[in-house]
Amino acid sequence: MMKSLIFPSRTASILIPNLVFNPSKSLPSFSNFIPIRNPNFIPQVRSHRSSSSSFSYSSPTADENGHCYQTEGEIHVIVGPMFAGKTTTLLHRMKSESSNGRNVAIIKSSKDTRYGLDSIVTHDGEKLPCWPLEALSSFKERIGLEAYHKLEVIGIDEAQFFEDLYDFCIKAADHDGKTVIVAGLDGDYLRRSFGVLDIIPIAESVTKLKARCELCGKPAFFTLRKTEETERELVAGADVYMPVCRKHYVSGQGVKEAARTVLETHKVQCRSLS
Ligand SMILES: Nc1ncnc2c1ncn2[C@@H]1O[C@H](COP(=O)(O)OP(=O)(O)O)[C@@H](O)[C@H]1O
Ligand SMILES: Cc1cn([C@H]2C[C@H](O)[C@@H](COP(=O)(O)O)O2)c(=O)[nH]c1=O
Repeated sequence: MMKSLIFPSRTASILIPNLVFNPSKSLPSFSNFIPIRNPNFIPQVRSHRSSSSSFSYSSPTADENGHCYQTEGEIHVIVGPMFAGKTTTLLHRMKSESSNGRNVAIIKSSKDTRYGLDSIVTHDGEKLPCWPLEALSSFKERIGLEAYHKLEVIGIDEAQFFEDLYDFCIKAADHDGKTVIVAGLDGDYLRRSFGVLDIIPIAESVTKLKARCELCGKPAFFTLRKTEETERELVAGADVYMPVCRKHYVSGQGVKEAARTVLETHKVQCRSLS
């Protein structure tokens, strides 16, 4: 049974201090959603492994304020190009963790405004409520200390946009005993590291997903930007990006570069004529 999904409230239905629930219309697929009602709730000690994943967790420990937290955290990383199913995988893992009775919350970058701010949404339209944040460092304060201590699993989507990803993950897993599941792009449109790779040395598992090349249907590991914009961060979907295989990445970039050279030459010629 899904126990507790901690997420920001739209209608401010606060059931316990610092633990905000909104069991509202935004969770249509959660027929067995049960909010926490006991203000003294303490996460149970579990010794089993969840059936759908290899995540394990250990006994919680109480700090000097009586807060309970796990001693051993974990970090799991899901990477791949756009349209590879990163958000879908994260969403399914979070649902599964929640169904296994763990307290979960999802964070996404507030830079990604594509489908509204308060949900993570897959390219297929599946969604779950989330905390949209500019920086991960604000999470504890936003969710409240008590709720943070009760949290067992933290999902992070669009992780490439968080500059403090490494600091947050290492603290959450090493010190606070959280299981952190991180989904994001490993590479940008130029196939340069996009920040998520920084946390691989501190992760227990890394899953690289693939999409389908839009040009030939083969496995796609890269994201081609179809437009001429050159800034690294450019929030957009299929209008601007497509997943491609190596061959079509190289030819696609080649076409773009050739077009740019032609345009530049044309501009210079026009300027020298005027
Ligand atoms: N070229 C493609 N290859 C694979 N999936 C695609 C493609 N184009 C659209 N999709 C859809 O995108 C879904 C994955 O969406 P999502 O989980 O949001 O991916 P990501 O978070 O990696 O961008 C797939 O289930 C599929 O229906
Ligand atoms: C390649 C690339 C992507 N982005 C942006 C585009 C989207 O808003 C997100 C990725 O979303 P998804 O969930 O993986 O589909 O990142 C970018 O800003 N810069 C890039 O180079």
